[in-house]
Amino acid sequence: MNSLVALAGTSLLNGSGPNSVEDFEQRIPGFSVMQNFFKKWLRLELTTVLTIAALMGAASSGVQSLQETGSKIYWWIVRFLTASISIAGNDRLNREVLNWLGAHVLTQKSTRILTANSESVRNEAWHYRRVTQERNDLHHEKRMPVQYLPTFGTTWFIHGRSLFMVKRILTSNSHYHSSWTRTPDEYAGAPEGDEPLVVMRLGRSVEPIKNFLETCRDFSDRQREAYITVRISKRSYEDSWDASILRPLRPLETVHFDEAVKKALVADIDNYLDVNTRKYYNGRGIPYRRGFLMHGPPGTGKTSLALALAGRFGLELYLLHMPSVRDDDSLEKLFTALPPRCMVLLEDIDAVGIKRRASRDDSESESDSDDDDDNDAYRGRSSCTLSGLLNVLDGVASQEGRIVLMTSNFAEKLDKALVRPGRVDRMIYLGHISPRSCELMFLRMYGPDVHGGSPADRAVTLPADELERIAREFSKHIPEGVFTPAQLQGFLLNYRDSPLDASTNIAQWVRDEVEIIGQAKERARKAAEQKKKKKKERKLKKAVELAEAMRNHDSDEELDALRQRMKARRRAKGKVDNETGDEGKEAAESTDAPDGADEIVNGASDDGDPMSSDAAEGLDKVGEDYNGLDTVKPVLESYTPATNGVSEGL
Ligand SMILES: Nc1ncnc2c1ncn2[C@@H]1O[C@H](COP(=O)(O)OP(=O)(O)OP(=O)(O)O)[C@@H](O)[C@H]1O
Repeated sequence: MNSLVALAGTSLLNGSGPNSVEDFEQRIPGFSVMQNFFKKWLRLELTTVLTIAALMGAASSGVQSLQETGSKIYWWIVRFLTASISIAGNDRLNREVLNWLGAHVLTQKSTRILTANSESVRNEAWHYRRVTQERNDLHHEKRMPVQYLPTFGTTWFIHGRSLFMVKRILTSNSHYHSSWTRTPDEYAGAPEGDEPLVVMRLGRSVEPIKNFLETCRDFSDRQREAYITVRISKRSYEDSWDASILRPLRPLETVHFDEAVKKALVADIDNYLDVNTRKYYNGRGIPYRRGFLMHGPPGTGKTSLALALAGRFGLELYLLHMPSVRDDDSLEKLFTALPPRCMVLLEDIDAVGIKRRASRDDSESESDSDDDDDNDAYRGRSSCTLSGLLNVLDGVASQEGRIVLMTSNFAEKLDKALVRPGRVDRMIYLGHISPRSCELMFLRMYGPDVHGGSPADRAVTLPADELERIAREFSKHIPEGVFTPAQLQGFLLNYRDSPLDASTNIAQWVRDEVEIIGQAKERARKAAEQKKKKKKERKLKKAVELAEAMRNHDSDEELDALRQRMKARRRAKGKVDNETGDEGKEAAESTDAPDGADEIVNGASDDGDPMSSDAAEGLDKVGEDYNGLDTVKPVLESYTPATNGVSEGL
C-alpha cells in the first residue's frame, strides 16, 4: 500500500494526474483488479484515494519539517537571548530553589498547575519548607498542612527586574513519560523530588542568576536557623541516613545541669572546632576526633543536651539508637556515610556487645552468671559487638573531624576500652536536679520564651522580680538529688498557666512523690532479694547434680571429661574477665556447670579421688533432701574440703 501511495505521490509531482491508470498497471501488477473492486463495491476511484493519501502524507511531513525548523529557531533565540544555569536533581540547591519558588512565586501568582505535598517519609525536599507551615498540636491537628511546589514545565517570574524561568525537567527516573500525543507531563504525574532544574533569565549575563541562587540559599538558611537537622537511619535494610527531621533549636540554657561543667564542655567543643586545632592534630599525627559520653539516670537531659549542642555549633546531628542497629556491617556503613563535619549521637551505648550473653540468659533458665542482675537492665538489646563499635570510633576507615556523643544510663558497666581517651575524651554526668536548676527551670517555664511571648499565652504574666521570688520559694521545696529534671518538668507542665499554683502545690507533690519513690525502692529491694535467693538455689541445685554425677561416675574417662569441662570453663571465665572480645564469652557460654561444682572437681583431683568418703556420705544426704533446697546449703557447708568449695562458689 505504501508503494501505491508513493507512486500516487510521484505521479502527482510529475503532473501526470490521477488518471494514469496504465502507469499504475505497468508498475503494480493487479492494480486494475483492485481498481475494479474499489469501483464496484465502494464506488470509489482508487487513483483518487491514493492521490488524497499522498497529499496528506506530504502535508504531514511538511508540518514536521516546519516544526523542526521552528524548534531550531526557538532554541537559537533562547540561546541568543537568555542565560541559564542547570542544577542537578540531588543537589541541595535544587531544593532550595523550589523552596523559594514555593514561598514567593506560587503563593503570589495565580499558578494553576502545581504539585501538592503533605507527609512523605522518603523525600526530604519538603522538610525545608515544613517550617513555614507548622502543625498546630495545641489544637490537636491530625494532619500536616499541604504544601505546593512547581510541577514539570516552566515557572515564570520576575526577580530583581529580570524575567526568570525555572524549568523542572522530566527525567528517566520520573515515573511518567508522555509525548505531545499523550497526556502532558504536568498532568501525567507528580515530580518525585529529584528532577534537575534549569534556571533561565532573559538577558545575556549569568550574574543575576547567581544572585538569585544566593537569595534562595539565604532564604533556606533563615528558615533553618531556628531548627537543627537530625538525620536518622530508618530503613534498616539499606544502612543509609535516609530521613531528616527538623527539630526546633534548643538553646543550651534550657538544659539544666552543673554550670561549670556546661561551660567547660562548650569551651572544649569550641576549641576542637577551631581551624588551628585541626592543624595542630594533623601536624602531630593525632587523629582529629573528639568523643563525649553523657551518662546518668533516665530523664536527666542526655538527649536534650546533644540536640542543644548540635544547635549551638550549627552542626547536623546524626542519630543512631544503638539497640536498633542491625549489626557491625550496618554500623560501619552508616559511619562511612557520615560527612566530615557533623555530630553523631549514639544512644544507649551500653547495649553494645552483650548480645550473646543476653541470648544465653534467655535460652538458659538456669543461668549462673554473677552479672545476671546487672544485665537484666539491658538484656538482649543490640546486635553490634564492642569490637565493631571500637572499629567505627577510631578504626582506619573512620572519618575525621566529627564529634561523637554517646549516651548511657549505665556508664559504670561500659568497657574500659570504650571509654579510654581518644574514644571518650570527656565524661559528663547528668544527674538528679539541684534546687538551683529547679529555680532556672521554673523561670524558663514561666518567663518569656525565645520568640518573645509568654510560655503559654494564657499564663498570668507576673513582673520579673515577682517571678524570681516565686521561683526561689519553689526551689526550696525540692530536695537535692531526688528528682530527675524530666519529673520536675512533668509537674510544671501540669500548671503551665499558673506559676502561683505550681508553687502552692509543689510541697504536697514532693511528699507524694517521695513516698511513691520509697515504695518503689522497697518493692525493688524485695524483688532483688527474691531473685538473689532463687539464683543461689539454682546454683546450689546444679552443684548438687554435678556432685552426684561425680559420685556415680562409671569410668575414669567420664570423670576426666567432666574435669576437662570444668577446666575449659575456668579458662573461659578468666578470658571474659581479662578481655573485651567476644571469644571468651562464647567459650564461657558453651559450658553450663556451676561454680561450686567446679570446685568439687578441682578439690577431688587434689587427692586423686573424685570424692572423699565424707563428701560422698554428705551427698547421700543431699540426695535425700534434694527437693528441699533450703536444707541443701547447710548440708554442703558441713562437708569436707572437697565440698566446701560449693558453698564458697555460691
Ligand atoms: N537537665 C535537663 N534540663 C532541662 N530539661 C530536661 C533535663 N533533663 C531532662 N529534661 C527534660 O526531660 C525530658 C527528657 O529528657 P531527655 O530525653 O533529654 O533525657 P535523657 O537523659 O536522654 O533520657 P533517657 O536516658 O531516658 O534517654 C525532655 O523533655 C527534657 O526537656
